[in-house]
Amino acid sequence: MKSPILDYLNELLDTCAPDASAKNADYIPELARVSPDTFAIAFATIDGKIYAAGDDRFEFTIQSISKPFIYAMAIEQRGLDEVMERIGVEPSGEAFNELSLEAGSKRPLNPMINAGAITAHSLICEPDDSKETRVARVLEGLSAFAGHDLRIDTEVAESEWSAAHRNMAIGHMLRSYDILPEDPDVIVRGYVEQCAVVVTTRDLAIMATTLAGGGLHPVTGEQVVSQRTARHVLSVMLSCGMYDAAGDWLTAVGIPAKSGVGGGIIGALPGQVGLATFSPPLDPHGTSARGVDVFERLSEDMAMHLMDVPPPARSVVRRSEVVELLDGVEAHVYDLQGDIRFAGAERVVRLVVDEPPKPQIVVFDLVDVHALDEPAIRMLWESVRRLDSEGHDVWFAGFDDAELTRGRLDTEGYDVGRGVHVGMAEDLDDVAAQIRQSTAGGEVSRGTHHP
Ligand SMILES: NC(=O)CC[C@H](N)C(=O)O
Repeated sequence: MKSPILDYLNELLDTCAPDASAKNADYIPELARVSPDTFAIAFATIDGKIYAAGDDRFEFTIQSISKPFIYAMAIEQRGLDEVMERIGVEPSGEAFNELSLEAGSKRPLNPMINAGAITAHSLICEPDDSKETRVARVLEGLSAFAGHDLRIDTEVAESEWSAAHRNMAIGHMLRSYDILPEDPDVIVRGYVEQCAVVVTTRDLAIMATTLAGGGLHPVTGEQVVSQRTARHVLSVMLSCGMYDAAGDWLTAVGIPAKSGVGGGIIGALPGQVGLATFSPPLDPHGTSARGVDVFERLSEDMAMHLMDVPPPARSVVRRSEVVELLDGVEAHVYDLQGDIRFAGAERVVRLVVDEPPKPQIVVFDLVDVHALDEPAIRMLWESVRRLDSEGHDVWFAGFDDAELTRGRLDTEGYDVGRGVHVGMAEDLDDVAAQIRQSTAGGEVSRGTHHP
């Protein structure tokens, strides 16, 4: 059966018409030669499924879409503090190739404009590394995001280099303020090669998904950059990725994104999907005109705008009541459900505080909880600690089944609970069975788990 999602993508290709006023970039002569009718859409889910339509295997140069990835590499290598000394995170409201620096600090305003991107490029290698070493490093890094070996289109690189006056001016400006300690010619040359890395729309979708998934590659399973780094990069893409159209993009589309003058655009929706489009004719901001159209429609049709308020979820607390676990043995059961984050955990904490349980035994039934993030676990443990100190016997039913903070935290690794006795059971029946057994064996009915 053909997926309805593919039909939808094909429909987008049909309905997003070319914009007659948009033209291929021509300041890099080779880019003017790419067929303006080439058009593709692709997206990949964080579990690695790719949907693509149109010319999705057509190869083109990545251009500025390389910037967030190289910036991520710089942060991983140097640490955020060192990178922040050289590159700011403020939207510039200016064109991508503006010769500008932040007043006072004299840093480039952000890593998405050329001044910041050239600086980020310098940070992924040592100051005296050769151009060859830099290019190898760029290819290694971008290939890890793509999940296979990428290459450089040397004709496009030569073509840009032959007319790279503006970027050279930016390089020398950076050198004069010691933002670049290196020879600016070598750095700008390396940056030009970085922009000429060849990708397809499918590659870009996968690369975007790696950022959307917190740095975890959806296909290779490699943690390419840390979750923290991915979050930082996505934030900068959201505020600065679209240069002087960042505000329009943020309000109309609301997806962290980056465009390139080759005609590509990526969007990364945290925790959901990575998206990519390709169509070479550009709008006045240097962004693919048809690509913007596609993203606006996608965001609207699929409610992908980050500021869309999700529909109200069912209450986290399914029931809170006293049940008879065994003959004559009562327990207060908090039956919880769904994905619990801060606001959901607050409901649980509030309930425990406002209506303190009366029976000695208290059970948090987590069988229907799919995920608890770290703050939610911390808040839950804190309630448990207080109940414990007030003399309650606290049990967790189904704790191990809940996918804790997306599987990255386990009870053993969690130390807020240390010193607190919590009974661990599979479900409510198991709590009852364990209590029956320990009473029969003459032991205390108190839980035995000691995290
Ligand atoms: N916005 C872009 O894609 C610009 C990249 C291009 N290589 C340049 O530096 O001019």
